[in-house]
Amino acid sequence: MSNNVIIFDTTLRDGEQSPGCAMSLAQKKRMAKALASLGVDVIEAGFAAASPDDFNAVASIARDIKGPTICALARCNDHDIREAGRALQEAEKKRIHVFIATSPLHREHKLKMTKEQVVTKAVAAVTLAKSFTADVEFSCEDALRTEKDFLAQVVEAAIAAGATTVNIPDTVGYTTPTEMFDTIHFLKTTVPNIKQAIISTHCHNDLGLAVANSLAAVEAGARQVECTLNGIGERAGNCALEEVVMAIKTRANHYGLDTGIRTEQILPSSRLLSAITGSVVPRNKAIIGDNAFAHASGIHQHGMLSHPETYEIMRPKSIGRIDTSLVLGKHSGRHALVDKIKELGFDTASEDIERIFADFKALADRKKHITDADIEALVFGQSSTGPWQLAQMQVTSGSGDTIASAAVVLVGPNGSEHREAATGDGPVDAAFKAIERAIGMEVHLEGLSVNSISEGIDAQGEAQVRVRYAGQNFHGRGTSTDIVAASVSAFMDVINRISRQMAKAS
Ligand SMILES: CC(=O)SCCNC(=O)CCNC(=O)[C@H](O)C(C)(C)COP(=O)(O)OP(=O)(O)OC[C@H]1O[C@@H](n2cnc3c(N)ncnc32)[C@H](O)[C@@H]1OP(=O)(O)O
Ligand SMILES: CC(C)C(=O)C(=O)O
Repeated sequence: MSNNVIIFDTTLRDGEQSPGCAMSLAQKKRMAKALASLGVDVIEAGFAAASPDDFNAVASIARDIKGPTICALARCNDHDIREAGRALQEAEKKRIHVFIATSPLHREHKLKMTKEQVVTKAVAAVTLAKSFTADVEFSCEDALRTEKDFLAQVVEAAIAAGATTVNIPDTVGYTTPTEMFDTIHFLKTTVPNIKQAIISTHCHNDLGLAVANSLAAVEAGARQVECTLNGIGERAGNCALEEVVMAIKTRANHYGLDTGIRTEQILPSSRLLSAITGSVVPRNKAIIGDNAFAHASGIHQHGMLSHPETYEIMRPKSIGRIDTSLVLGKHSGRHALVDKIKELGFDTASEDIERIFADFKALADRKKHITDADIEALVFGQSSTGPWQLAQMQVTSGSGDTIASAAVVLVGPNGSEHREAATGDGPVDAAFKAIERAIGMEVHLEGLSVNSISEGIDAQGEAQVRVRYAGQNFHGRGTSTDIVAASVSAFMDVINRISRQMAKAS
């Protein structure tokens, strides 16, 4: 038996069945291109008979995407199969995927067919599909709730009619890994012609078991896994491509198998899909979530600094992520803090570390995100937050005769609240004036610049403010996706630096 697992990607078909994940033709083509460079073996491009748009998407992908086999889904009826054949006409490598439900529930209540009628339909469908392409896949929808002997009968008939892949879907995500293993093992040992076809699996995630069930099928002898990027799909989704592929790769010592996926392209492809569908991947999602390679606790961070394999079973680069991140926060320890201080280019004497560490812990208890600027301030013996905090700000501005104004609420050193408003030459000027009034401090603005430090419509702006106060120059920095907010944050930074210096001097 081959040790290669065929990756059948159905992001564009079952994935698109996720509520809210509909894609335009251009988006599907962009995604298909990304899937081809990711190295999937089969792209299920759509259900050609579903609508003119679906037909065009399949036809266009079939014409333009080279490399993977392009597949179209069809019910077991002549019209669907002919539409699939027509849409796939120009494909370099094409597959028609026909399916019919086999479980008693679906037979009786949905299809209103007897077992014999289901078998007859399946055989006729495979036979017709074979007239368009040699590569025909047959799926027994709801296979895992089908009587085992009937399942074996349908699979045998479909193979005899020419199916080259037989797919055993857990359509409703009902099965367990052991049941899945037993079912595939049963088919392998019961169906006389099973060796003439590749056994495939297609698992849904209703109980969160889609990946586990797919891997169980593979262990029992399935050599094709149907999956989607980010695990999108009908209801709770499908087996996640990134998870099943990385499980096979990372546990090659267990499975002894491989896939043709270029795993370094997993994250870029996943991000493209999120951008196209607008569906955000949860931070803790395996492989592709923002936290998947982030370490926040001191003991883990120390381990990671000693040897990455202590707490990481895969390297971030293997899925296309630049690096691991050690997130500094309330759970961090001295090792991670010292590492960050060194990374920022400081050579801090060991006697200073205890003081910096104590200040760091106090700050981390108050602040969720510790930034490089915070660490810098701690090294310099300052707390970057306070004594003044901007609690609220509202600015108004417009074109023509509109007068820009700003209202601010600041919280002062003793927790006292200071409210002020001002008008100015634009919203930034108005906000600076309102802040000065609220604090009772007047500074001379020497310069303000705002630069983009990331790309795109939601780029982060970094503002730098230079002011003169009591004969000295001070400098502040702030970032935000909003340029007024970035400027105000830089101004608050400079005001706080001045206030801290004055407090030290008094
Ligand atoms: C488990 C899966 O993910 S299966 C794939 C799901 N994908 C889709 O459904 C694609 C989008 N679907 C559609 O656009 C539409 O459902 C269409 C165009 C395919 C069909 O629309 P309609 O003809 O109006 O039928 P509708 O969807 O309401 O009902 C399904 C019909 O197909 C029949 N049917 C369902 N599965 C199969 C099958 N595998 N083989 C043959 N007939 C089937 C049903 O019995 C029902 O028949 P009936 O109209 O004689 O009662
Ligand atoms: C068409 C089949 C493979 C399917 O999507 C399912 O059973 O979930």
